[in-house]
Amino acid sequence: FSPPQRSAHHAVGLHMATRETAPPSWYDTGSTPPDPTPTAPQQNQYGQRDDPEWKFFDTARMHVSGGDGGTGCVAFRREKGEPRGGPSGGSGGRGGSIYLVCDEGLNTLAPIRNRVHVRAAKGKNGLGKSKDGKKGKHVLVRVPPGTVVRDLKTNRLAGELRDHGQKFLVAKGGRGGRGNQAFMTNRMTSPKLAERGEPGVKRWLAVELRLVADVGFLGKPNAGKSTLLAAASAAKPKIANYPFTTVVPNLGVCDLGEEGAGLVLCDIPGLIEGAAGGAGLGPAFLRHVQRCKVLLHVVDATSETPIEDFHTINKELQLYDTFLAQKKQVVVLNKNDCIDEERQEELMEALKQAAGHTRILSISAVTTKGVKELMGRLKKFVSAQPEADLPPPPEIDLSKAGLDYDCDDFEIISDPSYPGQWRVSGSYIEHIAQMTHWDYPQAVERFGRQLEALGISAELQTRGAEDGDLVMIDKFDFEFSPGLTNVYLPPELLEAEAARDGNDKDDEEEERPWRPFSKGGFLDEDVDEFVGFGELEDWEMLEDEDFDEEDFVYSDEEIWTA
Ligand SMILES: Nc1nc2c(ncn2[C@@H]2O[C@H](COP(=O)(O)OP(=O)(O)OP(=O)(O)O)[C@@H](O)[C@H]2O)c(=O)[nH]1
Ligand SMILES: [Mg+2]
Repeated sequence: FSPPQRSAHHAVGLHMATRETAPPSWYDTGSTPPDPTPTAPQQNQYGQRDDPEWKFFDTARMHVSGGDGGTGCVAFRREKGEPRGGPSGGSGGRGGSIYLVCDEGLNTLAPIRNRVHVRAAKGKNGLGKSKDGKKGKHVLVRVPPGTVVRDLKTNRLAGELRDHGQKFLVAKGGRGGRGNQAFMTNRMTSPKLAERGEPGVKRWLAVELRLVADVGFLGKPNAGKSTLLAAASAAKPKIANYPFTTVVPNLGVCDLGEEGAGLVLCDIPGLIEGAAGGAGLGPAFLRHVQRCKVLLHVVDATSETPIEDFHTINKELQLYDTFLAQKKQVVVLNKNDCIDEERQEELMEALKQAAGHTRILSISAVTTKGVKELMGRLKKFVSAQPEADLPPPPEIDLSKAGLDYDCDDFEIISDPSYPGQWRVSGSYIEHIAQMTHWDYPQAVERFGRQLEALGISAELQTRGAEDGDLVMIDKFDFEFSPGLTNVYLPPELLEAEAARDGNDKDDEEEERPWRPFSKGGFLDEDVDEFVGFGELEDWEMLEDEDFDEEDFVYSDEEIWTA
């Protein structure tokens, strides 16, 4: 894990997530659990030296849907004297997948927050003459280094993107359904079935960016820390004229011009005398500034005793944690709009004496006077600091992580008040049902065999299901036919099939009349049947070559001419 790069200039308010409970289970899934503190850091008396679970996160939610696969085609070669030659239905193209790609030019998740839904294109349907459908294009979503991805529903860790260019599959496109050509065997020489395309994976993702603040704010309550954060970034912390306004740390990314841009600022509750002993709100939050390279000490110029305040805070810091006390400080005299020149000069001089260095600026957070200059100088100062000597955060064991929890488990539910009705659920069997092309009797039979092979038929029988019971899988309903002795096929299907077969006998040489696919027609390139079927599917981009001005009217024109 390395801190995010600072080259993009996004203004963004961030919020913080804390984990106070035990580490998530993925930490202990490895055979050798990663040691969170490999360099055995010294701890202060509160054991708060560095708690890797207390971190700042920029978070976003995102819905990704991989493209569905195209549907396979049922077609037969037609040559002179051979009305129904071998099967020639091509397979559907696979749907496009969605990948996150690590881009070191980014440092926030703001672009994702602005675009919640990401969808990849479907694969096109297979065509006659053994033509496979076109594949859907993959979609890349850029995220900054340090981005951690979880499945929102299960909160399961999926992965982390660290290095520029890394690509991580988050929603796989569905595979294309096979055309009837693929079902040809020695025994079944003219298969009349095809598969529907596999649905693309659709899921909500929780995306987190682990942020390390560069600059931590310190100061007495009411000194104007939150006001300063608001002045320098797009964060909107609560600001009020009373102490302890801030009760949780606020994080912001500086968005002031070129100089300070990208600087990550952390505003914590104010400290008071006795803080190291637990007084006030501040001490619990001091750990949040552990990883900051620089502390910004905000002194309230309107206080009766500004210099004493300054000493008090530093004393508490020393008592709380010497490590924090050693951190480089920059001091600002805030609220200079409320004091006269003379007092300002006097205080600045006194602060220089007290601090023993000259990194002191006089500003007004309310009028933003001096804020831009402060941020510019802070950024230079921060980049001149060495990397903080802190234990690295725990490694995430990615070998145990994954978004896919494929298994062929199923569950059978029945309600005694509805005898003879069974619901079978399970991702795999639902998947199979979605890919079954119910228009074809042979496909229905195949589904029956799959139920058998998965042990679902047997289980239903054990549970007392009888011939003719209603079985529901996903959105599909069937009659139960145990042992496949009596596969239930709806009469309409058989009729349609018979009609197709009957037709074939008559139309030897002449053109078969066009029948839409849904009415039992076959896709056949010769008679342009695929037009309106395989082309211009929903969500497809319209390609230039498909654009014929004659066929289109602009919606705004229509309004005026109608
Ligand atoms: N006149 C003047 N008022 C300021 C300035 N900066 C902050 N204030 C006021 O001081 C009060 C406290 O500001 P906050 O930003 O909430 O102070 P804080 O340090 O975050 O306080 P806690 O969260 O309680 O620790 C508010 O009423 C601000 O409007 C300034 O530069 N000039
Ligand atoms: Mg505050």
